[in-house]
Amino acid sequence: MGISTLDREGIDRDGHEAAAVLARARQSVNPVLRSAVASLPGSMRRIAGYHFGWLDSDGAPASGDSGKAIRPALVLASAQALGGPHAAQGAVRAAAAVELVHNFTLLHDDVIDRDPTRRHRPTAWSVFGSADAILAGDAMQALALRVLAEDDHPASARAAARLASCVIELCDGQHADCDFEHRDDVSLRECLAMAEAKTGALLGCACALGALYAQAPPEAVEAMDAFGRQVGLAFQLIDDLIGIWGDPQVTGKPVGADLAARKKSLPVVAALRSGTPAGAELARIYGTDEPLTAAELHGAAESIDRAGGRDWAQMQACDRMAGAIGHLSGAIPDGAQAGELLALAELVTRRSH
Ligand SMILES: CC(C)=CCC/C(C)=C/CC/C(C)=C/COP(=O)(O)OP(=O)(O)O
Repeated sequence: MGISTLDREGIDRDGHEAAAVLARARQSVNPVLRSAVASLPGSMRRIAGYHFGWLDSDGAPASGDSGKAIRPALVLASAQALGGPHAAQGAVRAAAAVELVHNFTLLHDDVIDRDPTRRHRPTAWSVFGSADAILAGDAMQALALRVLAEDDHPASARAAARLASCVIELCDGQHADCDFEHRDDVSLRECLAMAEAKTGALLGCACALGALYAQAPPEAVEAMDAFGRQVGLAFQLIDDLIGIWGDPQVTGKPVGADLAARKKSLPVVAALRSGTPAGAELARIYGTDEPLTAAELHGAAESIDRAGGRDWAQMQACDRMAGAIGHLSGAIPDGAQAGELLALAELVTRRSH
């Protein structure tokens, strides 16, 4: 199924279970997120509240899009699969910590990329300024570690160490992403490694934290990390496709922003490396210095498609998902326990936003 055939929620008719899993995760972590953000000084509380959609730009209560909650859902579903409902209930603070880290990276990423829109509204930096958006992101990262430090679960210290290592990997991935903008020799291998570090690491960490909170053996924790990383790579591949061909009404972001910034996303690098005339045309468009016109952006997207970058990314996402399921069956031999995780993984490849 192509990503364009989904409904507004990004859920196809088989995706109801994933929608319910996400909704439950949101409901579980929201009180922890809200109380963590409420503890911030006013200046940062306002920006974090705006970023989460709880406040409008004047600080009045709002009910905006807070995000899909995929990562906290992965924490809770992993804990549930390996340790049952009690383990999932005990992992709520870990799930909130992962969501705080995710949102810290979004705040910083928007500043770095100068993106004007996220979740259907102006980005925090464009409303409050870059310095305050960076500081609010820093505060959110600290909140994540405090939420874990204040948790009296026996796994919380190991979870905090793992999350801290993950943040370092995210920074390395983001560095590579920025660096690639200035290079024209980026290989597909490098690009996949960048995507695994920038995106896969946090989904892997989410699953590993769920396993830690379920007191699972070390091999199962690592298998869950590997599962989440592969799901994360598929997630990034689909994200790159949505960034080029998605519907801005659904994504809440302007379409073509990555192309306008000449980002070396996965379908772009696949096209540039294809050795086809369309790939050469894309290289010509990317090689110009001037801002790209709407016609050039359209031409770049067509070149990626003709050079095979779109099909390659879709096939890679399917391959990564198959790899993910292999890791999952290593960690959770009883398939009946893995239903929620499989539903979430499936949603990742079928989503439209
Ligand atoms: C250190 C640093 C700045 C790292 C940057 C890492 C980064 C922003 C990677 C991109 C990951 C990604 C596709 C986010 C969208 O998630 P989503 O679609 O789940 O977002 P949602 O919460 O809005 O649903």
